[in-house]
Amino acid sequence: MTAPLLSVQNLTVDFTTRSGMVHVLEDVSFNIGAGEIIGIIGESGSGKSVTAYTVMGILDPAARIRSGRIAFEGTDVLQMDRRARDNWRGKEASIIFQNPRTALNPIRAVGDQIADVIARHTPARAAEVREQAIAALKQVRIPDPVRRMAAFPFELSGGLCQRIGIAIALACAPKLLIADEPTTGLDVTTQAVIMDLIRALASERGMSVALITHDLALASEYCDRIVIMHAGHVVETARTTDIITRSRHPYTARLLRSVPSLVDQIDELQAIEGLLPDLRRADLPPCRFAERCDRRLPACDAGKLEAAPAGTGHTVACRNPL
Ligand SMILES: Nc1ncnc2c1ncn2[C@@H]1O[C@H](COP(=O)(O)OP(=O)(O)OP(=O)(O)O)[C@@H](O)[C@H]1O
Repeated sequence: MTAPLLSVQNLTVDFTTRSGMVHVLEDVSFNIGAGEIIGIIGESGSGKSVTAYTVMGILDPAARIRSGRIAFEGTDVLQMDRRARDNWRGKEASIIFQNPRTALNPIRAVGDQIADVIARHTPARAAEVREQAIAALKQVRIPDPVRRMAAFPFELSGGLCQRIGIAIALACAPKLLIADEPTTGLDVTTQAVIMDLIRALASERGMSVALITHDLALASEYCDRIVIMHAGHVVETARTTDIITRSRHPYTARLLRSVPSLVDQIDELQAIEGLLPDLRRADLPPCRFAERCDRRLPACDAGKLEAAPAGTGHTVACRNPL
């Protein structure tokens, strides 16, 4: 088996807040292979964005990385000095954000925003930088790219702004793209256009993608593998077909039952009951899903919970799996 492009191992992250310590991520582990598209799925508050920001090195200053390793092509990015990490970000790994309009600088022409990234990471001269920025706009299929170079974000639709976000992220041909809810807030047709574009660019460049979303239906359409997160834990990881057809974790099964396009009959559709536990609690149980789970056993509360193999490329962190 070839080494993964990105390997996140036992990542534990807390936040210090005025109301106490928030235990956001605990022992989060997953891999992304070269050219692979993975989905990181979970309800709001499950720690998807904090995971992404930790990988990118853009965490809020209130965060503390307690332990873990993030290896990119074998090098632990958490051990890089600030300059090396700044060079790595944007060149080797990039991120696009949920709200393209707020992610862009509102008072700078979009062409200049793309050019800034190219100038930061390559030795190209000004004229070459402009040519590369136009090429980046063409690559994300922006009509009339030379004219669009001078446009400001407010002059563009949400879909076009997200394409600009993708052009900025991909300007230096990174090996990894993290797409954090890239289609939230866009209409359904534009969502499909953006996701098709990300998939096509990933395939053209052999680029890996981590798609962060709460939308399991979207992930099942675009991802090779899926990582399910609940309250800062990775609870199940498997190939997409295995998640959809033979999920083992009760939380994954609940997520599947809450997606209209993934249930056979409409009367099987169910909302996910209960709330995520308060992550400020000092007595968080080993399984953070236990208090919402109808398969809970006394063993669920005993000792640290580890992910166990559940088939080829399939792991589950549950003492009473399906
Ligand atoms: N700066 C911060 N200070 C304190 N807690 C934080 C901070 N940022 C995030 N958190 C907490 O971390 C937890 C995970 O948040 P995160 O944004 O990663 O969730 P998410 O799964 O990405 O949700 P969403 O889909 O809503 O973006 C939440 O409980 C959140 O309140």
